[in-house]
Amino acid sequence: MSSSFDQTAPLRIGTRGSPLALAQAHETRDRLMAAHGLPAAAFEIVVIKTSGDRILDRPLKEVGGKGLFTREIEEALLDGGIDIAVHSMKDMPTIQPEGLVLDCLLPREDVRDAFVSLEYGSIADLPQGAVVGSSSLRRRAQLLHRRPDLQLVEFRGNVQTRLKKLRDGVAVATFLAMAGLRRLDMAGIARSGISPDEMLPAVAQGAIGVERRADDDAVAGLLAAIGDGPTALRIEAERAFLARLDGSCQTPIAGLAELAGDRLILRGEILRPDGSQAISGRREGAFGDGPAMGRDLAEELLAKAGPGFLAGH
Ligand SMILES: NCc1[nH]cc(CCC(=O)O)c1CC(=O)O
Repeated sequence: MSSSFDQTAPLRIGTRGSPLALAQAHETRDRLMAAHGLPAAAFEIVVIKTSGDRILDRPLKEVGGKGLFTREIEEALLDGGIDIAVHSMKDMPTIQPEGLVLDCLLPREDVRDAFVSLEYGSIADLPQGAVVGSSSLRRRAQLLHRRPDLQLVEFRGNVQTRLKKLRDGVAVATFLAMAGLRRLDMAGIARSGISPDEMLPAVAQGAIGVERRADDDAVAGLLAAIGDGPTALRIEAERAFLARLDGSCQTPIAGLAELAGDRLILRGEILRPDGSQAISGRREGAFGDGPAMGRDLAEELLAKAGPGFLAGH
């Protein structure tokens, strides 16, 4: 057994410093405290600035891949500067660096996207040609697929910044993950939750993952008590789907796995960024079939799409 956690020093929880990241780190700490009867003093929350946090002026898709928000945190984990790292699974690459494991999933929050607007109640209420703010390739493509008349503008920043942009009239509506709003105790700003039938969420939306060193058996034992089995099955299927699509920031991809009785149901969708085409599919299987279902569904969509679709040609 190899561990830097010896129960005499606090367990160091690495996280980004955004309000949502901090809420997720606190949720992880609270669950560990409850599961093991530990006091808050047994934990230390260590805020780590990532390259993604430094880049605020450009759309993320111009800057580069998903690792932007995780690289520095994973380096700290490998270096032993922290003992666990808490992440939004939606932002995580499908492959972890050698020596790290990301298999502890907390019980999933609401998976839906939230429709946020000061004037309108839902997408259907938006007038012809309305301006909507979103920097998410997936949300932009899904919206344009359904409503080609709408205009999209880039929208980044935290919830307060986005609300100010709505008040300033930069756009009349925007989208946020319902999970993030709930974790920030701000679900009240959502005018409606958008059904996954209408807007299939991002792979792993609403899921928090806790990463650790592969050889840290003491930490693995601690985390085993807070991992949620059903969430892990769902995320495994969704991320297998994403991995097979080689999901890059350039490709709008949506995927959602749900459990119904003893069945695992996976839905997936890929779109052209301008919304001119959407290809979707569904797989159903036993709980253990998630990874195979994810790969199969991705292959089906790729075959339907034909060469060039994912490259945007
Ligand atoms: N890409 C940013 C990001 N990563 C995770 C969340 C929200 C929480 C979640 O989806 O789990 C968000 C913001 C958003 O999409 O509104």
